[in-house]
Amino acid sequence: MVSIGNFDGVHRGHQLMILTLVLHARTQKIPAIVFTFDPHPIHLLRPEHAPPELMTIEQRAEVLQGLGVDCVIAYPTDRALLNLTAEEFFQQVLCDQLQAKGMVEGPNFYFGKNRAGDVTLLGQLCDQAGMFFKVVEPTVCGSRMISSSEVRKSIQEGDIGEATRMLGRLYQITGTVGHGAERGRMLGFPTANLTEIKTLIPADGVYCGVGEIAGKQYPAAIHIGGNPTFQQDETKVEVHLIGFSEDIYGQILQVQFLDRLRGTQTFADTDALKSQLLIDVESAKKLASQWIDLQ
Ligand SMILES: Cc1cc2nc3c(=O)[nH]c(=O)nc-3n(C[C@H](O)[C@H](O)[C@H](O)COP(=O)(O)O)c2cc1C
Ligand SMILES: Nc1ncnc2c1ncn2[C@@H]1O[C@H](COP(=O)(O)OP(=O)(O)O)[C@@H](O)[C@H]1O
Repeated sequence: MVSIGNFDGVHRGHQLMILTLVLHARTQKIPAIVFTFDPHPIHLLRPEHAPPELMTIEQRAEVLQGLGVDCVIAYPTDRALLNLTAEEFFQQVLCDQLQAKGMVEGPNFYFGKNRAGDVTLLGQLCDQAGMFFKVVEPTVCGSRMISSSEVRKSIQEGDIGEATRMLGRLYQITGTVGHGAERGRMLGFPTANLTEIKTLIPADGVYCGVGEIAGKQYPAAIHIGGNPTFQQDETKVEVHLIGFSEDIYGQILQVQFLDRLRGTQTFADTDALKSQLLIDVESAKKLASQWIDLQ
């Protein structure tokens, strides 16, 4: 049983589709297979329009497997694949290579050259080939239809609550701890500066969340943006881990976002910034400790 798609974020709409895929695969005693593209075809067709992703391919595969998927195929997208007509794609990839017995898709699935194939055509092709076919209805969140682009929009607006509701889990980013101005420690709040972040960075501002390093979780106060108080414009992602005091330069740090507390401000002096940081850290500690205790 096969589902094809990008599955960026593996949001609640994707999750319903995957659970349907797994259910039908188990019923028919065949493997549940996700066929995804790496990179997303947009990187070849219109790279200037490629949005930052919500997840790396590795993270996507891990979450999909957690939902019961037996095999995730990350197809190294190339021109030859993108040039196949919808009928050729169906025959060559689904029938010949994957030997699919059935398909589960969402209503907005398009395939083949110029996205010419839709679910109506896919249904006909499956019928002709004697294959099972199911379209899963989209999932809504309030009045919004859940999609990867809606999740991206919420994160870019700093609306972490809405993103969490659509994802069905906390949004997270991962990076390597790099060097900064070594000012954080002078303020009494050392901040690990995340570099090499491969996924979408939320809107500028101050957040509370959970930092995970070497498999251990800590409440975290996170600042995304410049340091206008010190006349520095360059955007940084800075993570203060609460109740932690180790040198972690060069290590991998993962951050999950719980809520946005405020926007970045320009403070009159260092003392004013420090007073606000105390308040931020207290709020972050309260919220994130509760979250960690619930896990
Ligand atoms: C929770 C938190 C909130 C912050 N808010 C602001 C802010 O509103 N304005 C600002 O100029 N800097 C803010 N900062 C950034 C500090 O100025 C920054 O951490 C400090 O300059 C240390 O930089 P460094 O890591 O390069 O040493 C904040 C940092 C944290 C941890
Ligand atoms: N509680 C903590 N949260 C984050 N980093 C910490 C913490 N305690 C110690 N560190 C270490 O201190 C560094 C951050 O200190 P900071 O003075 O802000 O330096 P930099 O400007 O180089 O980031 C981190 O990279 C990490 O190695």
